[in-house]
Amino acid sequence: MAWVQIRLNSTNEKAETISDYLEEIGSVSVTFMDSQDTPIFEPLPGETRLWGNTDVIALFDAETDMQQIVRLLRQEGHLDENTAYKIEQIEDKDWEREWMDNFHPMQFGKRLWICPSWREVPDPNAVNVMLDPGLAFGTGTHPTTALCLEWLDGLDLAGKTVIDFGCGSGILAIAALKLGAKEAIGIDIDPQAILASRNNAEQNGVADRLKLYLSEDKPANMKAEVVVANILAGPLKELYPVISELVKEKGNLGLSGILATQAESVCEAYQAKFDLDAVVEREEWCRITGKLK
Ligand SMILES: C[S@@+](CC[C@H](N)C(=O)[O-])C[C@H]1O[C@@H](n2cnc3c(N)ncnc32)[C@H](O)[C@@H]1O
Repeated sequence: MAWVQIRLNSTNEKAETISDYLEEIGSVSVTFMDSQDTPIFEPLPGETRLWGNTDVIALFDAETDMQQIVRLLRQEGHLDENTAYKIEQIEDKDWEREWMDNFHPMQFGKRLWICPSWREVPDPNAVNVMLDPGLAFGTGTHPTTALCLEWLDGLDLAGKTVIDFGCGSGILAIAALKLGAKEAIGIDIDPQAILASRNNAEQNGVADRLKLYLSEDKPANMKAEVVVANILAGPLKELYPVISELVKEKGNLGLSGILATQAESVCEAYQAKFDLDAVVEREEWCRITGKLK
């Protein structure tokens, strides 16, 4: 079967609404790509998106009158004269394969690789985390996840407990376990994240060393030598009393999900209790790390 595709440039705030509307008017599949043409796998219901510009790509049956689709998008205010869009005829393809072809093994730091489960690992002697992008955030394609993975790779985790606050797919907790941590604890507000983390941990053979909690069920007085939290700057500041209490004496803290422009305000919130390292930036994002004083 042949298809026709419309690709339009949008913003993180509008992408979801446009996607809903495209499905309403007959699109059989809507996907998002970021500015690097990397598929965005991680949307969570109601979550603020962490990326900047988003391209919305909608697939329609080849018989669809695409000029009518453009008219409807304009009528609804989803397309104006400043919005770039492109319509393309697409030959029959294995869509799933095409999507899978876009997700490649990625290296973080010296030892760590994140590999889609359907690909061969590039280095069997490396620390390989096998991951299938699911509904929960965290494949390593986002700069904030990458910054946290690189930080974990650089730590000596042997025998340590690691808390992954806002675990999403569980990628950071699982990477920590594979990098030598004794145990990891994943916490998230989203039940989907708990499920995804459990599945991914099982796939990586570390489920017996990963405890998972919904935020509301998190035990009191939990502490770890290493705490990593890749959520947004706002919640990181609000959660300062909670997150800082999770870190054991002289323990390490890694924070991301922070725009570079927000680094100063997050540092201000944490510097009373932590000796902070230099902020590391990647694209418009950054990572803040430090040690409990
Ligand atoms: C940006 S994702 C990070 C996922 C993964 N740790 C990574 O680095 O790719 C943020 C995650 O934090 C969770 N989250 C957001 N606010 C939270 C909160 N207040 N408490 C716990 N989890 C939260 C979201 O549900 C989401 O799964």
